[in-house]
Amino acid sequence: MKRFKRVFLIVLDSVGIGELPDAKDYNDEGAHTLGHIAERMNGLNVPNLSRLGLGHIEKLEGVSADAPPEAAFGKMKEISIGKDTTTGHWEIMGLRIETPFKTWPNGFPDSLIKPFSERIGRGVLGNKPASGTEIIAELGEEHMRTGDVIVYTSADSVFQVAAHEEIVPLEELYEICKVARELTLDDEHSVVRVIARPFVGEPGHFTRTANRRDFSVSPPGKTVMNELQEAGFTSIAIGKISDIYAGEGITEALKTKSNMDGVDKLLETMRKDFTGLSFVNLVDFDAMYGHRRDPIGYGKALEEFDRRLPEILGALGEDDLLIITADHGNDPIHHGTDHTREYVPLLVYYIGMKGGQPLGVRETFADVGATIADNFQVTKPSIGTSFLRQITE
Ligand SMILES: O=P(O)(O)O[C@H]1O[C@H](CO)[C@@H](O)[C@H]1O
Ligand SMILES: [Mn+2]
Ligand SMILES: [Mn+2]
Repeated sequence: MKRFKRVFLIVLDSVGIGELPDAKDYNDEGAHTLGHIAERMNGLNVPNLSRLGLGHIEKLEGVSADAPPEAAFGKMKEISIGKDTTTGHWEIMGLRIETPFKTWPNGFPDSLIKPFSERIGRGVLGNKPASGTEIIAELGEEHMRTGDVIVYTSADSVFQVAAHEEIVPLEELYEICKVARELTLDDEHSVVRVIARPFVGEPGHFTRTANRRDFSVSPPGKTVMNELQEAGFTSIAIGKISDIYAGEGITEALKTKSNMDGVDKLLETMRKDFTGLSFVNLVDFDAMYGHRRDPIGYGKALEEFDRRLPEILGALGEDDLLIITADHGNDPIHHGTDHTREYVPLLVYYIGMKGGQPLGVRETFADVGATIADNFQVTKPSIGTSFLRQITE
């Protein structure tokens, strides 16, 4: 069986491909991120994803399925409970999350906000679930006047702190987040991620900056990345990946400013000689378009990614494997502004591949992690089935 020297894994953050059988439990019946975007775009212009086989996974407007797919293709179910980034990524690397992370639909209790405020020496505004852009529009001016920080949450297990970069210097904001991180490690007040959300601009025209930083709890067990690292392989994290796994199982982390910067950084790693994994998350799909319920912006971002795909494919060497998938859905025409419980697409490609193998409906995202573990012959996760043999024989 062929084995690969380098695996390049791309997570298109929130690019779901249709409701999961249990979508109803998440109030997500009918969600279809890619399908609805393709409809709103009157056809998605993604010739390179089409070439690989996107249209063979699911019929999508404008995405041709006439030619035989060049990549192995399929879609994957999430078996964990949840539809957040952390759950999705942890499952990809072999963990099954069965106890849902704590969420805070009514904001955080005084027993958390009081000590937080005392320790940071600033007041707290907001303290409710909100969209990040809306809450800075609502409270940004007051924040600038008082110096109080804006705290908000969402349907995810997150404690987000927004502050103007000229009112709260970035380093202070990160320190504030570290205080929040410390105070939210116990069961009573637990959150998975504390997120720094700096912004700039004048009232009425605030914009968030790329200085966002996530402070995640560590995964509850070993991931495939830990196994790779322990076995001496390289494990490169690009974009949010390092934050999502709290630095676990990562030998090198590269920060990114945007999807296109993420692609640039991925290409940089493709020019290096290493043995192991290079794993990138492209978060703009989710943060800039999915949560903002902007199907046209989302569609254009997909087309922009598609235009970079030939560079990625062109940079693949003889012993490289490319895997493209996602971590959950975020249907921009669905109600609310949160993620949606969906299948994620799976495209797997290498040079000289016979092509076209249908990988079917995979029972868990962890099939990706199991395949990577299988490839590098490290301990396989307790969930997930490798598709390495299927694509190489
Ligand atoms: O509305 P914004 O601030 O983008 O927040 C979104 O980003 C958070 C973290 O990914 C999610 O919890 C969601 O609420
Ligand atoms: Mn995500
Ligand atoms: Mn999100």
